[in-house]
Amino acid sequence: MSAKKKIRVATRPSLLAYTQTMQTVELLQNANPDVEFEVIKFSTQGDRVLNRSLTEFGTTGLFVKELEHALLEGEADIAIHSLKDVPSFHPAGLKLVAFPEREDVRDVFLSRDGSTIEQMPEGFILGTGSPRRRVQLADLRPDTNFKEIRGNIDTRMQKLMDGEYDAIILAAAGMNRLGKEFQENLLLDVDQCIPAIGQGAIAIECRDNDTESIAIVEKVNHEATMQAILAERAFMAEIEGGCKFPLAAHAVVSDDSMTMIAIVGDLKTNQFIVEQVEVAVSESIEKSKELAQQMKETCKAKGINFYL
Ligand SMILES: NCc1[nH]cc(CCC(=O)O)c1CC(=O)O
Repeated sequence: MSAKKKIRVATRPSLLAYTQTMQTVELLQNANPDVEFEVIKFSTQGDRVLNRSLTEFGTTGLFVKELEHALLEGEADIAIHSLKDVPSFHPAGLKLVAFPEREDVRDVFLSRDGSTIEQMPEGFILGTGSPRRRVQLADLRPDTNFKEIRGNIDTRMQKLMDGEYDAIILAAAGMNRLGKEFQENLLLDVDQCIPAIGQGAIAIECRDNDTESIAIVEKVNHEATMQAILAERAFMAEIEGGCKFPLAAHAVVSDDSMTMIAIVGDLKTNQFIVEQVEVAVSESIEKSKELAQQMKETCKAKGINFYL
C-alpha cells in the first residue's frame, strides 16, 4: 500500500486563527478521508520572513504574508486565512482556491453592561480602530466618542471589562468560532453596519501549480459564498482601497441573483455614501466593478475625499 498523502497546513498561531484552521481542517478531513493533514504555525516573528515578504508583497496583508511565504518556499502546501485580512492584490504563484460556507457576517456591538447601541448613555466611549465601523456608528449615534483599540479578541474583551471603553465592536464570526457567547440583541443588522469585504469567510490558498492540493481543497468550497466574496473583492480591487478609509461591501447570492450593499466614505468628515444593487449572478463581477466606478464618481461630485 502506498503511503498516505500528507498535506501541510499553514496557520497563524493566534487563538482565533488556530481555532478556525482546526475547524477548516475538520471539513477538509471529512471530504478527504484518505489524506493526512498536519497543521504548522508560522508566527509573525522572524526577520527572514518579514524582510523578504515586505519587499515582495508590499505593505498590506500583514496577517497573510508569512503564510504565503511558507507556501512559496515549499514549507507548507495550503494556507488558511480570514478572508477579511487578505488584500485584493494577489502574489504571483499563489491562488485562493476554496471558500467554505460563510459564518455570520454581522458585527456585534459589545457593551460592558449589555446595553444596546440605542440604550447607551450620551457620549459613551466606543473602542474601534476600523474606519468602516466608525463612520457607520457615528451615523447611528452621532454623540459617540471613539477611542482606538488594538489586540486580539480576548485582549479587547478584557479592555472592555476593565472599563477602558463602554463598548467595543467585534465580528460575530470570530466570537462564534471561539465559542464566545453574546446577547442576540447586540448583533448589528447588515444595513446598520455593513460588514467588511470578506467578513465571516475563510480562504484556503494553494500554490497555483499544485494540482494535487487544489483538488483536495476544492472539495470544501461553497459556491454561493465564493460568488458573493468574489463580487465583494472585485468591488474592492476597483476602488483600490485597503482598510485605511471607510469601505464596506456585502454581497448575498441566492439562486441566480446577487444583491450587494456598499459604502465608501471619508473619515475626516464621517460622510459616506451607500448604494445597493441587485444583478444576475452571471454578471456579478462586472456589475460590482461598475458599482465601484459609479461610487467613486459620486464621491468626487459630492467632494468626499476617500483617498487619504
Ligand atoms: N481584523 C481582524 C479580524 N479578521 C478576521 C476577524 C474575525 C471575523 C472574520 O472572519 O471576519 C477579525 C476580528 C474582528 O474583526 O472582530
